Amino acid sequence: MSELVFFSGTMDCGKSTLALQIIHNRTARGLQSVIFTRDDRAGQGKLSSRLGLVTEAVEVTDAMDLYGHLVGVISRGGRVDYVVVDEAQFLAPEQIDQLARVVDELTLDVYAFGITTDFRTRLFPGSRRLIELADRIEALQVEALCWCGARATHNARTIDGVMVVEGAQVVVGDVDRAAEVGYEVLCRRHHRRRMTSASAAASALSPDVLPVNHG
Ligand SMILES: Nc1ncnc2c1ncn2[C@@H]1O[C@H](COP(=O)(O)OP(=O)(O)O)[C@@H](O)[C@H]1O
Ligand SMILES: Cc1cn([C@H]2C[C@H](O)[C@@H](COP(=O)(O)O)O2)c(=O)[nH]c1=O
Repeated sequence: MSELVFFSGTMDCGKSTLALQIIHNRTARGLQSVIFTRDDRAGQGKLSSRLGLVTEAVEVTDAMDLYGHLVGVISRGGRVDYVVVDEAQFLAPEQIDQLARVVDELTLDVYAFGITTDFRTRLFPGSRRLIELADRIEALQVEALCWCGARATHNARTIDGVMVVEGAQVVVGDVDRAAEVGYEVLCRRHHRRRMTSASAAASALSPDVLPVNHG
């Protein structure tokens, strides 16, 4: 039975790496995929991992009908054994419905990879629809860690190194505190307290109690 599987997690937890491994293992057995992505950091039409691997992909646009695209490929004589979607959080809910139709009517497995929540801890619309429709939701085995050592469950956005909780939902970027707009993965406790590794280090340096001058 074909499945719609949502591999979800925070940023930087290995989703794209796993997508590339799934593609590699199936390619080695002669299976062919259509790979969709949207707004990968490496550029249009790319699926890239921080481990340095990258593969070509079909860039999803607002107007694209993913079911129609696959029917087009197959009707032109193309072979499709399964479908991979990276950065699935950026897809419209209607496009997730199209992926469910691909599973049910074209009987293809669809493996979707994406982050569930944005920097404000709110679900992305595409991820919400995946949670609603997926046959299975899988957490990545290698968890990303907060600076405190706890499992990272949330994504923080920083602007000029300072954590923010307001702004546009979509800003393509990396886990890079040096960038103007960067991201950092945190546990819920430290996301709630807006405590990034930089602000934790700064508060560790400033004494809680000011020295008393007896002089
Ligand atoms: N230099 C490195 N050596 C080993 N592993 C690395 C290195 N750089 C990144 N990684 C691994 O790659 C993961 C990020 O993979 P990636 O597929 O890009 O994440 P995601 O798609 O979830 O954002 C990190 O969690 C880490 O496990
Ligand atoms: C939290 C958050 C992230 N993004 C962007 C930043 C990256 O371009 C992608 C996530 O990619 P990854 O491969 O999972 O690291 O999403 C965003 O636009 N808005 C956010 O709130």
